[in-house]
Formats: sequence, structure tokens, C-alpha cells
Amino acid sequence: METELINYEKITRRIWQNLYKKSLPALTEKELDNIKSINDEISLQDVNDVYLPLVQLIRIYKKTMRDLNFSKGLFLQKITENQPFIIGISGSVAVGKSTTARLLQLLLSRTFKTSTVALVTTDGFLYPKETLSERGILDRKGFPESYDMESLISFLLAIKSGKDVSIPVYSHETYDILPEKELVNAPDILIVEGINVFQSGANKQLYINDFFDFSIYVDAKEQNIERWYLERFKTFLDLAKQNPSNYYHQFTSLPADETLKIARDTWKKVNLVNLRDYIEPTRSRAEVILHKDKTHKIDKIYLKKY
Ligand SMILES: Nc1ncnc2c1ncn2[C@@H]1O[C@H](COP(=O)(O)OP(=O)(O)OP(=O)(O)O)[C@@H](O)[C@H]1O
Ligand SMILES: CC(C)(CO)[C@@H](O)C(=O)NCCC(=O)O
Repeated sequence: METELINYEKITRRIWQNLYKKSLPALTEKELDNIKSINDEISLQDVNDVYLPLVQLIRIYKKTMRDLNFSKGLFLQKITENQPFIIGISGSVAVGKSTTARLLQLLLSRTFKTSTVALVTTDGFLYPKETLSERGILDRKGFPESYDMESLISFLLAIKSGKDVSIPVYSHETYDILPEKELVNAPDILIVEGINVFQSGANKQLYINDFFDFSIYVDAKEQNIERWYLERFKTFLDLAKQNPSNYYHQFTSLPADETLKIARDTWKKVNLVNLRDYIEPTRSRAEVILHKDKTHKIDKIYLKKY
């Protein structure tokens, strides 16, 4: 990994945590509880040492983006609307993108008190199961061809121009797109999380990246991500036990060694192939790479130099 990231400043956690001396007041009990409700195991030390400096860095990018837009407006001699600030978060399936995104959403709402911070996952832009099945690509879920990238790009265009937009929603429970949509109310800050956020549409004219003002790649060793994937598969099975309409219910009557084999096979044949062929190759499009150790603790941070 080191040789590929020549255009990044590698920063150890020790150095990173001291780059920014906390000027934000300490988190309140209630905020800590909120963070805990995102994920029981999330380390509060990570919040202080890694995420608060990260929020400070995002604040710098946000101010720079606003200044640049203002100056562009002066140059063009026209009034430019304030555009929403968009943050993209990518990384493997099960690396912890949604946990990172929810934590960041909470910290950004606290930092920019008068701003609305929305969060969407690109899972909603997967084609419905029926379409994947008709195209014979049910076993390619998560691969570039399984997403309606044009819709995702139209959504980002609409958000950048300050509109309210309704988007489709994906459910891990039904393993499919839900019938009802979700309204995204013209936010000031939008976080877009998904394995494909650094990829392009089919015609390659626009990369999703073009819409981002800041971007993060969550990184970890393959064998650690596999373990998190297997653990989450078990959690999904536990949740599905009492619910026959849950996709994972079909596996709950099988012996544990068989379900473990199914999860391992899915990881190896689908998600790991996708990671190696399509997700990791986009890593160097991120401004910041957060690298996690085997306990989810962030041990290294890479910041793009050029
Ligand atoms: N910081 C963390 N501390 C402890 N556990 C974590 C952390 N982040 C993620 N996890 C666990 O790792 C697993 C994967 O996390 P998460 O669902 O956030 O991944 P994801 O990248 O959003 O996955 P997907 O792309 O499939 O939606 C979950 O079981 C989650 O509880
Ligand atoms: C929905 C995605 C593609 C991404 O979040 C992923 O969680 C997924 O379902 N992958 C397909 C293989 C699997 O069942 O893990």
C-alpha cells in the first residue's frame, strides 16, 4: 500500500491527534449516548483523537469551497447561490462506511449548528432484484453494472442545485429495493456513502467524485474486513430468526457450519472480487484515507498532498 500512495502525507494516529488542539467543547453525556447508539463498540477515544481533527479539516475545505465559489461569482459578475457541501465515503462492503458516515453526520451537525446534514447510501441506487435477475447479474450485486449510476448522478446534480429529491431505498432485510422512497430535503451538507462513490457513469463523462468537496476512503486489511463481514452475517441471521419475510430467514434453520460456508463463499466470490477489481482501485481518489486495525481502531491517516 505504501508505494502506491506517493501523493499522500502519511500521518500516524499519534501525530494526527495532536495536529488539532481541541477547541470544540468536550462532548456532552447526551452526545456520547447518541454516538454509542450508532454502534455499541465505537471507541470514544477514536472520536476525540481522529474524528474531531477530521471535522476541523472538513471545516477548512468547506470554507475554501465557499470562498472559491464567491470569487468565481465575482469573476463572472453574477450572484452564485450557496451550494451544498458534499462528502463521499467509500471502502469495501462491511468495512464500516455507514458507521463512519453516521458518526460524521452527528459531529458535523454539532459543529455547523445552523446547517442541515443529510446522509444517503448509494445502496438505494442498486437495480431492483427483478432487474438484476432479468439481466442475469444477481450474483454481481455491488459491482458497477448493478447500479443505476445515471440516476445517482442526476440525484447529485439536483442536490447541488439546491433541490429536494426523492430517492429509492435499499433494505438488507428484504435484500431488495423497497416500494417507498425517501425524501432528501435540500441539505446544506450531504454525506454520500457507498462502495461505488468514486466510480463513473456508464458513459464515463462524469465521475461521482466530481460532485464531492471532500472524500474519505475507509481502509483495512482484507482478512479483517472478511471477519467483520462474517460477524455481521451472523447478526443478520439472529435478527431474521423470528421474521420469515427477512431474506436471511431461509438460512436460519441450517447448521452453523453451513451458514458460515455460505457467508465465506459470498465474501470470497462476490465482495472480495469486487473489492480487488473495482473498489480498491478507486482508493487514491479520496482526499483522506482512514486505515483501521483489526479492532476497528483507526491507526493511520493519509491526507492527499496533490
Ligand atoms: N468503528 C466501529 N467499531 C466497532 N464496530 C464497527 C465499527 N464500524 C463498523 N463496525 C462493525 O462492522 C460491520 C460493518 O459495518 P458497517 O455496516 O458500517 O459497514 P459498511 O461498510 O457500511 O457495509 P455495507 O457496504 O455492506 O453497507 C458491522 O457489523 C459494524 O457493527
Ligand atoms: C448492498 C451491498 C452491495 C453494498 O452495501 C452489499 O451489502 C451486498 O449485498 N453485496 C452482495 C453480496 C452479499 O450478499 O454480501
